[in-house]
Amino acid sequence: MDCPLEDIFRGTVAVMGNLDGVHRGHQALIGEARKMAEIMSKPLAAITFEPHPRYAFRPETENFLLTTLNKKIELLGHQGVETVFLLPFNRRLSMLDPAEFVEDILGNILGLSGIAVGADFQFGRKRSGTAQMLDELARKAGIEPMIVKPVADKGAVEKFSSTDARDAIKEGRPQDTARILGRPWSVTGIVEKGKQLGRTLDFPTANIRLGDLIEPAKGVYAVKVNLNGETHNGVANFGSRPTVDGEGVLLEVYIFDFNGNIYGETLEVELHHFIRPEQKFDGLDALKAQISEDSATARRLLTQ
Ligand SMILES: Cc1cc2nc3c(=O)[nH]c(=O)nc-3n(C[C@H](O)[C@H](O)[C@H](O)COP(=O)(O)O)c2cc1C
Ligand SMILES: Nc1ncnc2c1ncn2[C@@H]1O[C@H](COP(=O)(O)OP(=O)(O)O)[C@@H](O)[C@H]1O
Repeated sequence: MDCPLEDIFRGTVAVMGNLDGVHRGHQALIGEARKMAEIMSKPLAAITFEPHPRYAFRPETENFLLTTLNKKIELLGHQGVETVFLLPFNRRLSMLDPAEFVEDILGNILGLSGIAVGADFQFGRKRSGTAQMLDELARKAGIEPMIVKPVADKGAVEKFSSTDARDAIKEGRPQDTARILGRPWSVTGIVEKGKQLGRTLDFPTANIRLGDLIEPAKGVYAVKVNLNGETHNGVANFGSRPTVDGEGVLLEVYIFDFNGNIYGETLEVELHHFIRPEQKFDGLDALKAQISEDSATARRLLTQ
């Protein structure tokens, strides 16, 4: 579509929220916004906040993010979002009152044509702005509002929620997380060098760090690995490797039927099934025997 540069940024229909995880509830919301954008013949945008407001208010809080910013932007792109407006969530933004936020930011600066939010969206100083207020304020500012009710799984009462997806990750229930997200939860990272012990166990493991992401339950998972556009099956341990006195926590992946030097490469690891909790073994032989068994279990689970 050929249009003046300004029109790419002004006049969009935007979905607004933290959108962490871009889960099935968010996807439904974006779907509604997409329909509105189509009807109005406007580009679809997303407005999100960085850092996540929860980090801004309580910087000491433990990591809880389901998606990094990069992953969120990639997933929004898959949903048809053409432009992402990233609002710096700083003191100034958090102190705006709801009317200022809608008039100045959504109206004057972004020049939105439409705005879609979930019914539980709160905004502005002390979260005093509700979806209902947004509806009224947006109309006044000449922006078409849409408040979308939360959606639930077929037959379920509970709506899709980031909190439930996080609890499932922390408790080692990756399939429950995947049901909420509509895809397996994954971690993307650059392969780092470790103690180079893995190869001596005959199980070389590519190591990646979680960064700001939420920590899954410590233990062993059947995983799928995306590397340079190819998908491989594998088995991974997330934890502190007590058997070898590991330092800090790492996600370590043994990729099946693969041999290659991938230090420095980007790896995406999808958690599919939880196999067992991490343990401290009496020596490397016992650990090696267990990894061998874990690999067989993972192969079976991934080909079912
Ligand atoms: C499938 C799998 C399961 C593992 N389970 C455990 C475990 O239960 N306890 C543990 O201390 N380390 C476990 N490890 C981690 C190993 O200790 C680690 O891969 C090995 O020390 C190699 O470390 P390196 O990558 O620093 O060379 C596991 C690794 C894999 C691949
Ligand atoms: N099948 C495989 N799965 C994972 N990594 C592999 C595999 N084959 C070779 N490698 C390479 O071996 C490295 C891991 O070997 P390892 O001895 O565990 O060393 P490190 O402690 O540095 O992770 C990986 O980063 C990768 O470059």
